[in-house]
Amino acid sequence: MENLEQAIQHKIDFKTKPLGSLGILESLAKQICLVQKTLKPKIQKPTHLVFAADHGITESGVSSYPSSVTAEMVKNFLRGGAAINVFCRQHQIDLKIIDAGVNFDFEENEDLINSKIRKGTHNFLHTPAMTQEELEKCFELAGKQVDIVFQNGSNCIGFGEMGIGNTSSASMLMNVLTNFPLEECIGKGTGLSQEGLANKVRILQQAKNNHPHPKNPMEALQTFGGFEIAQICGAMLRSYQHNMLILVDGFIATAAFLCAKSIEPNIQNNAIFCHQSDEQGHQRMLDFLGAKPLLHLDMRLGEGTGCALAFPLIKSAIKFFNEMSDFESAGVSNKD
Ligand SMILES: Cc1cc2ncn([C@H]3O[C@H](COP(=O)(O)O)[C@@H](O)[C@H]3O)c2cc1C
Ligand SMILES: O=C(O)c1cccnc1
Repeated sequence: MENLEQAIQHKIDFKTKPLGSLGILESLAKQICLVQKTLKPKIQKPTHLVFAADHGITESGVSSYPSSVTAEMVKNFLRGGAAINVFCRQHQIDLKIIDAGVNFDFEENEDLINSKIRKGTHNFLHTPAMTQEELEKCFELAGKQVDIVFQNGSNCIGFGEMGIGNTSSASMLMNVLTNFPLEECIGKGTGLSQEGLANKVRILQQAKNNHPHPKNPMEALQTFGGFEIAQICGAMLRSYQHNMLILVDGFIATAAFLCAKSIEPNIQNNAIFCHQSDEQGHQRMLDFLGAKPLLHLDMRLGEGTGCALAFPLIKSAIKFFNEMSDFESAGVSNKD
């Protein structure tokens, strides 16, 4: 491995450019080469999975939008009209929508994968969001979807989510897994007013009082949900088993990643952090992971939009590594 790492660094350093001048593209190229154990990195069949589910905690008024928006947005995804559809089309990323637990009976649709656990989690203010069996089912179903993507020849997978109320779950998970004070883990989500945010903090504090000590990250995931976050966590773990590149975006997907990392610490070798969300807490979460995201666009949308937007940069990192000349072959003088 040390020899490969040296060979990669050598190849980067002898390209026709001042040493280190491609900045983060250089470390990205190196990371991809190390994951793929090669001096000829490539991306094959990039795929993006959006997991959707509803959340019982929305009963307690923690989001500025009604939970019916989750199902409405799934229909929008299927018609191709959401932000993630547009950006995936733009960058030729294969997009798949997965119903992990939406509170709606969708008609059969070949573009909608049915991984429904139940029509939304329980309200974790009172009751754990899901049972242990349901959590296990989340991992099993999501793992199967990743197996299919891998068997279709993909080596690069991005993750997005849709689920009104899911910033609340993500905040609770962040609090348990990082130990940052709960209030610092809670943000405005889809755009709460100051008053709405104060209510969200109050509700989540009560939830914490009701479930003070999850024994481990899996119990935290079971307690605070949701089905899409648990499925993303399971899907990330399976992607790592297949040695795929894992694109991580946004507050909610990064919370799922925190859970995955607590089970498999080495998963971070394969993770590319795509965008830092404007949601309060995301920066701290990324700092906690020691992660440096590629983009800072002040977005706070989710759906994995940051993965699709960062994708051209990932391709550029591979392109310069594979295609740029070195000093010798180009007849350019290197510094003494
Ligand atoms: C129209 C619409 C499209 C979205 N796409 C993603 N989200 C994002 O917002 C939700 C989380 O925020 P909160 O916890 O405040 O409900 C998630 O569904 C997330 O994916 C959306 C939200 C809305 C309203
Ligand atoms: O960062 C995110 O993923 C996010 C933030 C706010 C609302 N929905 C998603």
